[in-house]
Amino acid sequence: MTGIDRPGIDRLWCVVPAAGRGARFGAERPKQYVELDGEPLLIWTLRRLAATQRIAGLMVVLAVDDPHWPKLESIAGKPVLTASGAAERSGSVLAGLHALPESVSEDAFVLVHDAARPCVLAGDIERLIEYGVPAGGALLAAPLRDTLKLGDRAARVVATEPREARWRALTPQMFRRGELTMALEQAERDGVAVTDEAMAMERIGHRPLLVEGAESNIKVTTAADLALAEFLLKQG
Ligand SMILES: Nc1ccn([C@@H]2O[C@H](COP(=O)(O)OP(=O)(O)OP(=O)(O)O)[C@@H](O)[C@H]2O)c(=O)n1
Ligand SMILES: C[C@](O)(CO)[C@H](O)COP(=O)(O)O
Repeated sequence: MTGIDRPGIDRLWCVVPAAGRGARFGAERPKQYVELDGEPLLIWTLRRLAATQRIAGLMVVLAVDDPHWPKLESIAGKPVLTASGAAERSGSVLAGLHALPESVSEDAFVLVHDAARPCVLAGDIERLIEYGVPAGGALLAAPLRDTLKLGDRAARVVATEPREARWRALTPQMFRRGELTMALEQAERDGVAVTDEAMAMERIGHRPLLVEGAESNIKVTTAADLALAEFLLKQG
């Protein structure tokens, strides 16, 4: 029996922030609705998540008046709910946390996963839950593989930085619903822009566990990333 098969670890809801504009991608519609092999990017992401046994349901956070959302109520037998997002990703995540069903207690762990990461592996999500629950919260992350340079405004190297112990934050990230809500609200009150859930938790004294995830869990940010995502999705 593996850790994740242990009774007592419930299935988790996943908040999927999908309210961004995709400015860096530069398409005529938000990048989560750009088609990849005939289906919007967002649908690929939701399918991957829904296929993960430990995921109970999906809370998709959409831009206000999103005209593209296909009004799904379920996917692969998992309920799909929606909420309206905010100007920043952190505000969209917060809106999703507030809109979760009442059955998701404050103590329950929830996942947060970018709509823009369609290639996440079910196995990585399972490991995140397996190691993250006993650790009190965790995120998928990839250790830095390249040599790291500090540059100046003219793109001249100022220094070569140590790469040991440096990780790139991925998603999903997993924390207790109540704690994460509190952490994101605190960051908002303090006027601090947090770029991921872990950063909000770190600010209130948590030390989230880094769980190594696949490098293939890319975030589709620019148009060039889309072809890579398509290739990776075809690998299964
Ligand atoms: N106000 C926002 C901004 C972002 N996101 C979501 O957060 C994820 C990661 O954000 P990013 O890749 O930066 O997406 P965009 O904000 O859309 O991209 P850009 O910064 O290029 O506009 C995406 O799934 C995006 O839809 C969101 O829900 N609400
Ligand atoms: C949460 C995230 O995907 C971790 O890498 C990332 O920070 C979100 O992207 P953004 O460009 O900062 O919105």
